[in-house]
Amino acid sequence: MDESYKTIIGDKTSEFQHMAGSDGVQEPRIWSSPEGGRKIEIGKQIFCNRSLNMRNILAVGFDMDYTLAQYIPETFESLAYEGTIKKLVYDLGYPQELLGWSFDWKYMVRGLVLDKKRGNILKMDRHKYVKVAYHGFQEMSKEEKVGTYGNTLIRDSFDEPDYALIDTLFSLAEAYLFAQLVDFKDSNPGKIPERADYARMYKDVRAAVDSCHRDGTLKQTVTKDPRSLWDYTNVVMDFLCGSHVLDSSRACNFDWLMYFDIVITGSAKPGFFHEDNRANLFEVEPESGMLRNTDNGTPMPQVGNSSPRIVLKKSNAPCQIFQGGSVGHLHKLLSIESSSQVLYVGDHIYGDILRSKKVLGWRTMLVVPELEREVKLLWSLRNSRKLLRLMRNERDQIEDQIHHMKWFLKFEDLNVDQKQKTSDGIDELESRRDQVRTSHQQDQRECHQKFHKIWGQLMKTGYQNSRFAHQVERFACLYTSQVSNLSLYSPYKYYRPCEDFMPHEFDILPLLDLVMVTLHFTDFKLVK
Ligand SMILES: Nc1nc2c(ncn2[C@@H]2O[C@H](COP(=O)(O)O)[C@@H](O)[C@H]2O)c(=O)[nH]1
Ligand SMILES: [Mg+2]
Repeated sequence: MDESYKTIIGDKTSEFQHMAGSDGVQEPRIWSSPEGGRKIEIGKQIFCNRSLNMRNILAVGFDMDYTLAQYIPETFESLAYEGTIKKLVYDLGYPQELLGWSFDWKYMVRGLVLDKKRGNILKMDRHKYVKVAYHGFQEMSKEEKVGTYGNTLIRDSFDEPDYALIDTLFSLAEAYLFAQLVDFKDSNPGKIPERADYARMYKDVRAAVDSCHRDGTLKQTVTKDPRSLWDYTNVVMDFLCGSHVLDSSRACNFDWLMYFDIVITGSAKPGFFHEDNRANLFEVEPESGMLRNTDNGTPMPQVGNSSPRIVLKKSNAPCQIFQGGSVGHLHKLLSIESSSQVLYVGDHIYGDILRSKKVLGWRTMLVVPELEREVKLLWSLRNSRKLLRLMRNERDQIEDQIHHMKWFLKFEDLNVDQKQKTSDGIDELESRRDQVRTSHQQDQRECHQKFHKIWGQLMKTGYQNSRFAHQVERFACLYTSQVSNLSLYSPYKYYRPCEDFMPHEFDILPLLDLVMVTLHFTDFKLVK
């Protein structure tokens, strides 16, 4: 097998769960180990939006791609990018020069929105106000931005079909390619296939990406010639759980199955979450990948073989492997009575989290790999953030003073000297306000650029939560940077959210005091 395949999936699980012991030997670092149960570094913490008591959870489900298996975007998404370009050129008549293009995998981020018709890429806040906008790779001026998206009377929903949401890491390549095509079309109008407006170009890119996922362009590069979805899952999970070899021709021992009660491949989420969607559920025969019919999960005897091969779940029952089906089958197989007994861990805010939460009421945990860097950076920039807040307050105060003095000048009966003095005072304040405003804007921009040179902080847009953060807050009960962070907490942990704050509460109960109190309480030592 080609060695380069090994770099497609990051081995984050083992990187996280192991740390060198005093004798240099790698010890597992999990909650129950002697090194576990201690202070968890900020990038690995699990954050809670909604109370969740793990004692009430009967089943924990894990999505695989980008949840258990962290593909490395610079390699994996580059494959999607290159495969898509080939399809655009060879199947859809786009010019050959696209073949020379390259992909900057760091340019696009999750949470962006593509305006398909106008060829724009947008970042918006939780109120859906567009705060950062690019046409292709060209930053839009404030006037253009406000002119296009600023009409508060016609509130756009910024959803399909006119907009596309970049809400999974799988979409980074298509967003980048769309921006490249927009720039290309603008400077080479005759070179793009006839009648291909921006929206048509997006449609072509989407269809080509989709086809890369369907026809094996991507999966065949991760593991040579996977024979089925099960085969692919098996190779990836075998790699993650110990073998570290991505090879479908290798004889697997299926050891990884011992960690699971049920495995479902080809579930076709989010359709899977609709209980009424009674898609057929097939049992998968692990060695051959052969599918057998089931009656709602109960194996149907094969012709010429009266004894069913698998048994319904009971304690110590072996893992059952299925393909297809829907949530109704799963609940039945796991004897789930209430959907709040299921915690589902996934990376896709829409396909994994929003649908399972809204449609079913499952408890949810979102994996956001970008979060680790974001919170560490946030911590290192905490003093700059405080300064920014002070500058903003100063700007507010100066503006209030200016309003006050202008009012005074207009409505008070002043003599010439008083008028002159007040006018001079206003001029002085206005010049101070301009200084503070300029440096505030500049410092704020610099602070955001430390997170990402174009799009800033993932979870913020200016002072507001980003649209992505807003969705995380609404639909993910828990969120964290990696699934393996669960091993750093007790399996019976009662996750509790922090207190909500409304603007009127901030000055009464300043956050700074809260930090002091928190530190005070966490500083005590456990005495054995
Ligand atoms: N047909 C398409 N498949 C896609 C696309 N983007 C991702 N994918 C595939 O979905 C699953 C995601 O799996 P999960 O385990 O995270 O639920 C994976 O097989 C991808 O290849 C797409 O645009 N079209
Ligand atoms: Mg996924």
